[in-house]
Amino acid sequence: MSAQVNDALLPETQTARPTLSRSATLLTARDVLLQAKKNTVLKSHGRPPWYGEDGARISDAFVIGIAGGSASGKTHVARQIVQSLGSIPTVIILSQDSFYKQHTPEEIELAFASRFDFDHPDAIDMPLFASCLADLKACRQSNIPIYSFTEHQRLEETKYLYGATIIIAEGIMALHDPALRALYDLKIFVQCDSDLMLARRIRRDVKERGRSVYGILEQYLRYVKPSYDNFVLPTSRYANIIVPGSDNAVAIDIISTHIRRQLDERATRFRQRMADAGPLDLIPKDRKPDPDKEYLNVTLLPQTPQLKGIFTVLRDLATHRGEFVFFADRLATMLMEKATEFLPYRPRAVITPVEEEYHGQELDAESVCGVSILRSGGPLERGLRRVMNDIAIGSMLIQSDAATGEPLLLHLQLPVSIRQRYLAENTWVFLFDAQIGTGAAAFMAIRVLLDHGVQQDHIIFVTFLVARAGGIAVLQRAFPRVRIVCGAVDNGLREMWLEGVEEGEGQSGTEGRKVWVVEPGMGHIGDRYYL
Ligand SMILES: Nc1ncnc2c1ncn2[C@@H]1O[C@H](COP(=O)(O)OP(=O)(O)O)[C@@H](O)[C@H]1O
Ligand SMILES: O=c1ccn([C@@H]2O[C@H](COP(=O)(O)O)[C@@H](O)[C@H]2O)c(=O)[nH]1
Repeated sequence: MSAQVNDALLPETQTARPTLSRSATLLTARDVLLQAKKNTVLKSHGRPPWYGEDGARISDAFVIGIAGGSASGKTHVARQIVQSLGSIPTVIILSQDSFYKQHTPEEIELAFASRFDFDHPDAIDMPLFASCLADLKACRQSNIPIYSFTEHQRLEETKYLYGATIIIAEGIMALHDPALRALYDLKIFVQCDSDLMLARRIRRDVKERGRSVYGILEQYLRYVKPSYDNFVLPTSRYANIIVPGSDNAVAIDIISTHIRRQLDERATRFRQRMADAGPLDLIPKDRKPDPDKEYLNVTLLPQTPQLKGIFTVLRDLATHRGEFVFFADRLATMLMEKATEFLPYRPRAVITPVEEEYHGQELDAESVCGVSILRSGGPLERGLRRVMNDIAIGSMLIQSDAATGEPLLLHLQLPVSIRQRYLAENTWVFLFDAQIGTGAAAFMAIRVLLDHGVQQDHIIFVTFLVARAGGIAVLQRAFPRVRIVCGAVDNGLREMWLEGVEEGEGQSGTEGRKVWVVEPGMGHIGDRYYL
């Protein structure tokens, strides 16, 4: 069987190959600042839950609008805020530059002769800017345009953005449009002397945008200065805070304190509440799901002696790695065979080699892909590859915060058929994790897919093991149409403290952390499979 859309994983801008990082990149605030390019999701310690136990979003991203004249220091202020936030959650600095309209060859010719007005509000595609910002604020993905200052043109590629807790939208007209202003939680205007702005612009545009001093002055006198006086400066009246264009450390400090306070108010204790949810009669003790119960959307593999034999090997502490991998792969294939039964099929007639008509079935899905929750979801990928060839598989790195045990989204690498909303709406996704304990990672992964527009009943969660006592009940209540296919249901879930490992020769240390283990369970499946 093969997926109907041969859908490759593409990178953030959809032209070059991605590198699939399997480990979290933990950045310091200084690294983040150095990498604080515009239109990139800047991560440090990851994104905590942005939803409640009912699965609904509890908070939008916090959006800041920064306006000011060209070269007043808007980008600089945005980067200083990012740095000042310290151990920041995920941030995007979204630049209005990306939303310059598509230009005709005649307009580009005028632009090269410094005779095109880029400083009029009409030069910017405000509705597109507002709709991309609204998507990001509402925790949905956005594929924003890419603009080339050297070519004065919007490029063919788009840039995929998703998952920021803070969005900083900056641009000369960032406070001009009422639809944009309505999206901001905080409005900033950077006020700077015109002579300083002109000096900075000459220095920057010669160095970074390939311009001549003569051309810069022509454009400045004809368009930039009049537009500043007529359109940009008047928008300062909408600002909550006016920040000076130089020597602005105190203002930045006040702004970041305000943002930090806003984010603290939104903090949750999500995983603990999932762990404490207690068992629900979701899967009856005799492990025979009652088909009459509407909330029950868990499919358990038939508990045959053969399956129990596989689980006995996998649960056995004495099983060595080679054997563990062999049986985990076998179980993954069995689970995937079961999971593919939930895809839609339609009738298909074929002619057999003896020239008889055979009325069979074929897959009736526009697109199918897999997504693993790293690292433990990895072993299930092999099962998927065995039953569907040529299928795109993405990944999500979700790890718990060492101190709080909260799930944190650290990295995303999704197939194209999910990155684009219009495709995601018709895509079926197999989501993989080795086990569902507290259910917090599964919850976050499902929320990410729903944010992208994947339909709940197009998500099939495949897992070796589910803990009856964990968050499965909360998960099913929040997302009743997500199907869960599993090999076994264990009764216990125990909270424990995992001691850290001290740094040794040639080996980096790890911090101690709070974890929840499924009992009797199979141990840490990712470690047993990969180490
Ligand atoms: N507070 C500041 N102190 C010193 N240099 C600054 C400051 N703000 C901006 N600059 C410099 O001015 C130039 C333009 O700043 P930038 O932030 O790119 O402006 P904008 O985004 O408003 O066009 C850059 O070279 C930047 O380094
Ligand atoms: O193709 C283009 C597009 C824009 N400009 C000038 O850029 C500034 C806005 O960018 P800042 O980073 O805020 O300075 C605007 O004043 C336009 O004149 C351009 O020269 N060419």
